[in-house]
This record gives sequence, structure tokens and C-alpha cells, in this order.
Amino acid sequence: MVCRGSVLEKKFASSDVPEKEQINLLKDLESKETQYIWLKRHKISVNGFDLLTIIGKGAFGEVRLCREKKSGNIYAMKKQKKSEMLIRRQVEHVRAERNLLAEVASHCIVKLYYSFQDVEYVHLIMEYLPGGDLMTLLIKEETLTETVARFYIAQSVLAIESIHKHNYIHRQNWTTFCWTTMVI
Ligand SMILES: Nc1ncnc2c1ncn2[C@@H]1O[C@H](COP(=O)(O)OP(=O)(O)OP(=O)(O)O)[C@@H](O)[C@H]1O
Repeated sequence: MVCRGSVLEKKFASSDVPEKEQINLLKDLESKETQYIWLKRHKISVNGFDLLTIIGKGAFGEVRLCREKKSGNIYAMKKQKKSEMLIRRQVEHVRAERNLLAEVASHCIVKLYYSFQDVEYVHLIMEYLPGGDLMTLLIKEETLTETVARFYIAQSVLAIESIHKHNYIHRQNWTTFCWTTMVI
């Protein structure tokens, strides 16, 4: 059996990753492994969630607020229709999005808790961000103050930097990919 923790530690030995970041990355790996083992034992499905209100519409289906039955935790559930992805030849993009969310641990990137699929749909269970996207904020405010604009630009640079570190590039309108955690 490959121990991913010790493989990572060996890689750190020949890298210049700061010690604090090494500790955080190892902790992150450990919690992902624990979750992975848990998921293997308890097959997760849409039945594990109470479906609440619709909060958005994605390219391949709706995004809903949901409550996990076992924990009572609230998440955003993005439901994507597989046949639509196939028709629009977007399977690889959807897969890349899911892998990116699973791989990149950054406070600037929406957190993915679970992903699973059934015959018809792929489901992403994400952290719920109640503030809406930056475009909604811009439409509401029309003009942002320099301080607020600086804040969102800085957050976006950090988000893009964190995905570039994992060799992903972003190809979408900036204002609709930036969501805010603040309720506006
Ligand atoms: N984690 C979340 N928390 C709160 N709202 C969300 C979340 N994820 C998605 N939404 C809402 O659902 C909408 C659609 O989601 P998203 O942009 O991820 O879909 P998409 O399939 O990538 O769509 P598109 O390609 O048209 O952007 C978002 O604009 C947002 O309003």
C-alpha cells in the first residue's frame, strides 16, 4: 500500500516549501484521506440530503441549498445532467472543475465536501456561499469604492494563483466566478 503522507514528506525534503505550509498540507491530506475512507465505507448519495430551495442555475442543471441528514450541515448542491455534458462536449471541463475543487485547498476557492454520481447526474456538494456572485454585487452597487474593489481584486488574484499552482487555468468571466461570502 502506498502511504501518500510519506511520499509527500519525501517530496518536501527536496523542496523549498516553508515548514508551516508543509504542516498544513500534511494535515489537509490527512483529513482528505479520512474523508475518502469514510466515503468508501458509507456510499453517499442524494438520499443523504434534504433538498431545500433552488439558489442558482448552472450550465447543466440547478444549484440547491440542501441539508445533510446525518449532520444537519447546510451545503450547496450542484446537480449536473450527464447527457447535457455529453451533448455539449463539456465532460472534460466538468471533470476538471470537480478535480480542481477537490485538490485545491484555499480559502479563496469554494470548498467541495463530496462529489458523487448516479445514472443521470453528477452532484457536487459544496460550501454554501450566501453572498451571490460579484456581478450581482456590481449590478446592485453600480460602483464599488476603491477599498472594496481592491479587496475583491486581491481575493481574485489569490484564487487564480492557487489554481495556477495546481496547473489549472481559468477561462470564465471574472465577475461571475467570484462569489462572496457576505450577504449583500
Ligand atoms: N457554493 C455555492 N453557494 C451559493 N451559490 C452557489 C454556489 N454554487 C453555485 N451557486 C449559484 O448557482 C449559480 C450557478 O452555479 P455555477 O456558476 O457554478 O454553475 P455553472 O454550471 O458553472 O454555470 P455557468 O457555466 O453558467 O457559470 C451561481 O451563479 C450561483 O448563483
